[in-house]
Amino acid sequence: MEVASPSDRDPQAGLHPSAGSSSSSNPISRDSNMARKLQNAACLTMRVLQQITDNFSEKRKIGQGAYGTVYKGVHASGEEIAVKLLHNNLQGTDDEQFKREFENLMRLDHHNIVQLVGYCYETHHKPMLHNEETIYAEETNRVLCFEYMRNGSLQKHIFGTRLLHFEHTIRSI
Ligand SMILES: Nc1ncnc2c1ncn2[C@@H]1O[C@H](COP(=O)(O)OP(=O)(O)OP(=O)(O)O)[C@@H](O)[C@H]1O
Repeated sequence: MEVASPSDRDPQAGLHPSAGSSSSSNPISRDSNMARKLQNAACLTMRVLQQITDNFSEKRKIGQGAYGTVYKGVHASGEEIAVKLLHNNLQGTDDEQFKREFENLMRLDHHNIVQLVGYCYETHHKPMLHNEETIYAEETNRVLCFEYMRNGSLQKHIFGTRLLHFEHTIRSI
């Protein structure tokens, strides 16, 4: 599967979402906007993601979605990001899901929509015994990294402890 080429930025130094620019209805400028965002999205290694999430520890877990588990990552610089580790189910389906979510996030450009700041797509081969022979099982890690939202999800505010009036909810969106 092809994803963005790695940025040569030092991932340890932290991430910054690309400067906001409004989407245009012009398909050429939309394409160049997406190309710029693809270049700005940092390619992070699993090693770095493990370091900044305390090895995806339970205490860093901030949420659970249909496609993955979200952890709080803290860079050496103190910058915080949300790290969504996608579930591993079926190779083809997982790749499709990753690609669709990645591309949709790259296309979206709105101040109320959380920005994708980085990603990881890494495949390893793990040696294991099968019928007394060593085989190398393939394991792929797919991760999407977002700006960290300190106040949690909108869902939490709507259905959580605070019950908002309908009008207020619509205004929040
Ligand atoms: N950028 C973020 N900053 C802070 N918390 C987040 C962030 N993204 C997700 N979370 C937390 O993780 C939870 C799960 O998010 P996730 O995106 O995986 O699931 P979802 O919103 O249910 O969408 P889906 O499962 O359809 O992808 C959210 O409800 C929220 O509490």
